[in-house]
Amino acid sequence: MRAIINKRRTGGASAEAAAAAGSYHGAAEQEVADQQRSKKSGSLGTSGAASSEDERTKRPGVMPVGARLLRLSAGARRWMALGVLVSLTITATYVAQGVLIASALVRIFDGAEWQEIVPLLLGTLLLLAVRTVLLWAGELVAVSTGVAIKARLRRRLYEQLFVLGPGYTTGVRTGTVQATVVDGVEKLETYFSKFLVQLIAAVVGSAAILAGMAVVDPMIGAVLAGAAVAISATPLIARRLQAERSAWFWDSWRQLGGEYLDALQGMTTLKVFDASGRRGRQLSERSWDFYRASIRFVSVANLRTGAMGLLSAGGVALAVGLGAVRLSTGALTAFQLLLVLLLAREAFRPLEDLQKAYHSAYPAISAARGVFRLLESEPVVTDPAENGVSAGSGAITFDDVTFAYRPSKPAVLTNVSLRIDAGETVALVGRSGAGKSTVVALLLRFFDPQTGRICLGDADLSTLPLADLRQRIALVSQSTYLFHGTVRANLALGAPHVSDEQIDDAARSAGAYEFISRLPHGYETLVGERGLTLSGGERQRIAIARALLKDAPILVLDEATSSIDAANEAEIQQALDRLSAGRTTLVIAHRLSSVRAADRIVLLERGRLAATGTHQELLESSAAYARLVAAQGTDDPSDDDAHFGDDAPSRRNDESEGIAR
Ligand SMILES: Nc1ncnc2c1ncn2[C@@H]1O[C@H](COP(=O)(O)OP(=O)(O)OP(=O)(O)O)[C@@H](O)[C@H]1O
Repeated sequence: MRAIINKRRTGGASAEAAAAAGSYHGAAEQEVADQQRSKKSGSLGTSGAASSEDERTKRPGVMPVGARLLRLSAGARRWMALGVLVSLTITATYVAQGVLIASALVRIFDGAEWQEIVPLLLGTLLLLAVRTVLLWAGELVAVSTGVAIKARLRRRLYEQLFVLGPGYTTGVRTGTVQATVVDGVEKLETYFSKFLVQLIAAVVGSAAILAGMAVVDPMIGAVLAGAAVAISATPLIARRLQAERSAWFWDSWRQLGGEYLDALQGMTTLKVFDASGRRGRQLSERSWDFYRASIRFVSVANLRTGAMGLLSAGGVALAVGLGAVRLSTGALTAFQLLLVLLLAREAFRPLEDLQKAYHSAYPAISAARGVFRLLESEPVVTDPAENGVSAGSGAITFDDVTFAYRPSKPAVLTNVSLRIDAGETVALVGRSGAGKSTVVALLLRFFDPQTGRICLGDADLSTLPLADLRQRIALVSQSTYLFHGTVRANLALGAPHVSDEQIDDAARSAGAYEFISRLPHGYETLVGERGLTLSGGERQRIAIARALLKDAPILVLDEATSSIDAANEAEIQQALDRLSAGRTTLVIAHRLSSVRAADRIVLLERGRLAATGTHQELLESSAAYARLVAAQGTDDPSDDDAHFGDDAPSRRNDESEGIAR
C-alpha cells in the first residue's frame, strides 16, 4: 500500500501524520513537500470527480486580474496607503526644493542680500534631510506592506490547501503548488509593496506637478503632459514588441534552471553511467540558448529605457525652450521659467520610478493566476462539519464500493463489499496495484467512491465531520514522518494534552522508552528534519507510541514493519500487537508475519475482493492466495521474511468475488 495515503515512503508518512493529528490538516503542508519525492504521489490524489490537474482546479474567474489582485491586498491596504503618502511626500519635497531654489536664484539675480538667500538654502537642506528620512521610511513601509501581504496570503493559501487535503495535493504537481505558495507569494509581495504603491503615487504625483505647470503656463503644461503620456505609453508598446522575446527568454531561463537542477539531483547517476560529459554539453547548449535569448530580450529592454530617457529629456528641453520664448515675449517671469526648468523633470520622475518597479508587475500577474486557481479550487470531498452524527462502534463497512481516481479511467476498486467488526483485525493482501492503499484512502475519506458507501458503525462516512472521522483512526505506515521538533512533541502529535506519565507508558509499550532515554535530552531531544537523526526502527517505535497515545478505536497498519530488519521486526510486531488489542485493525502487509495474526485475511485482485478467510483456510481454498504465497519464493508460508504480492503473477483467480463476511 504505497500509493494512497502513501505507500511510497514519504507519502505514507504524511497520511500517517494526518491521521495522527486527527485530521489531515496537520500533514497537508508536509504532503505538499512529500509529493515531490513520492513516485506514486499522483496516484493518491486525483479525485473521483476530476480527470486532470486542470480539471481539478477551477479556472480563475473572469474578473480582471488587476481588480482581483486588489482584493488580495486586504489586510495591507493601510500600509499601502501609507506607502503612497510617503511617496507623494517625497515628490512634494522635490517640488518644494525646486520652488526654494528658483526663489533663491531669482533673488541672486536681483542682487538680494545674503541674509535673504540663506533661509532659502537652509530650507533646501532641511528638505534634503526630510527626504532622506522619508526614503528610509518608504523602505520600511514597503517591507511592512510585503510582510502583511505575505502573511495573510500564505495563511489563506495554506488554509485552502488544508481544506483541499491530500486528495488535492497528491493530484497536482508539487512543483506547481510550491511555486504558487512560495514563489508566487513572493512575486505578489513585490507587486503590492512596490509596483502598486508606485503606480498610485506616480499617477497622482505626476498629475499634480503637471497641473502646477499648467497653472504656470498652459502651453508648457500641455507640452509636458504630452511627453508624460508618451513616456507612460512606451512600456506598453515595448511590451507588445517584446512579447515573443520575453517568452523565449523566460522559457530558456526555466529550461536552463530545470536542466541544472536535474543534473545536480542526478549527479550520482550521471557519474555512475559516465554520462556527465554528455550532460555537460547539453547544459552548455542550453546556456548558449539562454545567452541568445537574454541578448535579444535585453536589447529591446534597453531600447525602451533609452526611448523613455529621450522622451523625458526631450519634453524638458521643449518645455524650457518654449519657456524661454515666452519669457522673451513677457508672458513668463524669470521665476516661472526657473520653476519650469527645475520642476519639469520632476513631473517625469515618478513615472521613471514606476518604470523601475514595472518589471515586478508582469511576473506577479502570472503568479496571481496560480494563486487564484488554488484559492478557487474545490475540495475533493466536502466536510459536513458539525452535524452531530455519531460514528458509533468501530465497525467498518464497505458496501458495494466502486471507485476510479478519474472518471475516464478504469475503476481501481469494483463492487468491494467488506465488513470489519469492531475489535476485529483484518489483513488486506494482494499483488502490487490491487487497490489496497486505495481502500485506506477511501476509509480516511481522502476521496469518495463513485458508487456504494462506506460506513463507520452505522454512519456513512460522508455524513461524519472529517476531523471526527480522522480522530477515530490511527495510522502507522512503513515510513514515519517526524516533524522537526522534540521527541515529546512528535509523540503528542495526535494527543497534545497527554500527561508525562501517559507518554512514558506509551513509549514503554512501543519499545521506544529505552532508546529515548539514551538520547542526549531524552524526550526533549530535537529530532532532525523528517526525523532523519533516528533510525528507521526508532522512528517506527515513535509512530507506534503516538498511535497508542492517540488512542483511536480504529487502527490502520500500512506495511508498518516492511522496512524493519528481522531482528527488530519481532519486537515491533509485539508493540503493534499491543497497539491493535481491542481496536478495529486493518493491516496492509506484504510480510506473512503481520498477516498470520489477523482474524481474517482478505485478498484483493485487480480491485475486486477475491477471497477471504484465515491464512490456513485461504491456502486450502484459494488458488490465487496459494499462488501469492508461492510467489514469495519460499515453500514455507510461515517464513517471516516472506513477502506478498509484488512479484506475484497477475492472473485472475477463479474464485468468487463478493462480500467478505
Ligand atoms: N492518485 C491516483 N491516480 C490514478 N491512479 C492511481 C492513483 N493512486 C493509485 N492509482 C492506481 O490505482 C491502482 C491501485 O493502487 P493502490 O495503490 O491502491 O494499490 P496497492 O494494492 O496498494 O499497491 P502496492 O501494494 O504496490 O502498494 C494502481 O493501478 C495505481 O496505479
